Amino acid sequence: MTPLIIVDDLTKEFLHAVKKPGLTGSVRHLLRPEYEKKTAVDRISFSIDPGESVAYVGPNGAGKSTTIKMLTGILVPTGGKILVNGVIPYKQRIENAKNIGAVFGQRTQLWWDLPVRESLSLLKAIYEIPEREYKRNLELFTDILNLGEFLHLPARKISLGQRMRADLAASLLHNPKVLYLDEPTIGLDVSVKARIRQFIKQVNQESGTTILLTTHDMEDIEDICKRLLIIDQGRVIFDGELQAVKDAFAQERTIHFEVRAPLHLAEDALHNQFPGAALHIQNEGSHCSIQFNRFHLAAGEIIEFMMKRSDVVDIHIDEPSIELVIRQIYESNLNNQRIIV
Ligand SMILES: Nc1ncnc2c1ncn2[C@@H]1O[C@H](COP(=O)(O)OP(=O)(O)OP(=O)(O)O)[C@@H](O)[C@H]1O
Repeated sequence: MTPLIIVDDLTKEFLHAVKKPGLTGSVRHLLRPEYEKKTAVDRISFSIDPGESVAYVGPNGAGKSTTIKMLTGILVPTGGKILVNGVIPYKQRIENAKNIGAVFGQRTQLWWDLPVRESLSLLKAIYEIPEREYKRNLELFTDILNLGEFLHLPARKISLGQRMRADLAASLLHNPKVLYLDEPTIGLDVSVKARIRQFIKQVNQESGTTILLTTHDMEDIEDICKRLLIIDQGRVIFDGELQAVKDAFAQERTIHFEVRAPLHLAEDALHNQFPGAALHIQNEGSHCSIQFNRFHLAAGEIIEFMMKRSDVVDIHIDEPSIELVIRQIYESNLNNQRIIV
């Protein structure tokens, strides 16, 4: 399969003015300005196939937004290559715009004083969307995203959650191949977040739209993405499938049992049953938690062991959170090496 997005040795440097404090500093800067170079994106390479859903994450200032801006054609790279659907974004901006949709949580592409419906119809004209396609998409998005209640209102009068839903519709009206999302659920309440995530997943699965998502919200990643790309200090430090990442970095699982009568399960009995497996037991009244390494032992074996010894009322298995996984990856990146799983 030919990748839809190819990023090769991509670099972006910014020049920062360096000015000493006070009036003397200002005058000196006027006469002989000095600049310092800041490498925001540092020779990163990755490729994304059509239909993938990729989380692009990293700590504040890692270079995520700068990358997205280069992919959308807003910024010109200092070095390296980008191809999106065979187009160089910053050189062929109009061609690129036809292939992509973008939603920035902090900004809107809607016209502030126009009713949302008018903004959408302006986008129809800009993207030259055929009438039938426009009508079909508008009806579909109105239905799924519940736009009907505010289509007649100007963008400045709608809530943040309504604005995000309208922005999502606006970014997808022309059926782009790629959707870039930069913090699409920032500041939204739980129910709007859920609706937006569900919609993005649907767009990815049913229309095959490729998703590149930047977020600090771990639930966005868990819900929407299958692949994780982590950058730190402008460099890709991790690239892998979400499940493979969890397997590599979070091998511990915990099973919680609720039993009818208080249980005093001796750690020794478990260790004898499963010699060599790293196990940790915590007993508290009628609750018992057993932590184990899923590569040493299957959850079923522990459950069977417990069922034979006690009257189990309820069982719950803790999955490792993606937040924990990402924290571990940041911590293991001490030498700024790319981690491959
Ligand atoms: N226009 C600019 N001029 C100068 N420096 C910039 C500019 N834009 C970004 N930077 C710098 O580049 C680095 C990367 O910034 P970027 O916004 O890409 O990070 P980010 O990963 O998106 O961070 P966040 O999660 O906080 O949004 C930062 O050190 C930032 O200060």
